[in-house]
Amino acid sequence: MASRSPESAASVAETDGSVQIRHLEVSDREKGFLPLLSQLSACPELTASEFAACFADLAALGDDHVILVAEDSAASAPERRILATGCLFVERKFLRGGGKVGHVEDVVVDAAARGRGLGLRVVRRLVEIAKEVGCYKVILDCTPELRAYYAKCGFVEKGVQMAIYF
Ligand SMILES: CC(=O)SCCNC(=O)CCNC(=O)[C@H](O)C(C)(C)COP(=O)(O)OP(=O)(O)OC[C@H]1O[C@@H](n2cnc3c(N)ncnc32)[C@H](O)[C@@H]1OP(=O)(O)O
Repeated sequence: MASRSPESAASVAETDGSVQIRHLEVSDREKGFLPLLSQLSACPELTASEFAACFADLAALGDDHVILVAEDSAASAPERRILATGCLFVERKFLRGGGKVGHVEDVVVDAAARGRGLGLRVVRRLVEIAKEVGCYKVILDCTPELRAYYAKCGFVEKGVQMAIYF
């Protein structure tokens, strides 16, 4: 399973108050990571081995695929839960001399922990990482209701989102 070097641009964890923002770990399956994601979209449970296989596939992408989580680090170890998450996918291009574009995806804060600034912290950290790894821009898709939230995170509206779902 791939691991990140301490020098990795995307390796820095930060703790502010009772919540630590850090990289997803394979043990986060036991801390409610999948039920948290299911507050965003369909996310059926995975067995521990299915989760580990998926984790390994994504970890192999290194700094090109970063999943951050916010953990309630003030709780005693067995009680710790994942309160928020967000993902940065780095797309590599021929354009702009081999440029990189960051895509922010799968941002969700547990319903009971919303309104405490966690969403802002996770997205701002993802944006910092995008800059650190050399992206020339970072983009995301969201519903019109989330315009104000992402504006608070520093994003400006640009273009039109289009999709084909399978
Ligand atoms: C690219 C994607 O993944 S899009 C999918 C986004 N995720 C979802 O829609 C899942 C359901 N929603 C959530 O998980 C959360 O409500 C989130 C992620 C949208 C916001 O997380 P929170 O932790 O509650 O937001 P946070 O407390 O950091 O708010 C930051 C600022 O944005 C504002 N804000 C938060 N949510 C909203 C909203 N829905 N509409 C308008 N403003 C908002 C807050 O008022 C706050 O402003 P302030 O600093 O002036 O007080």
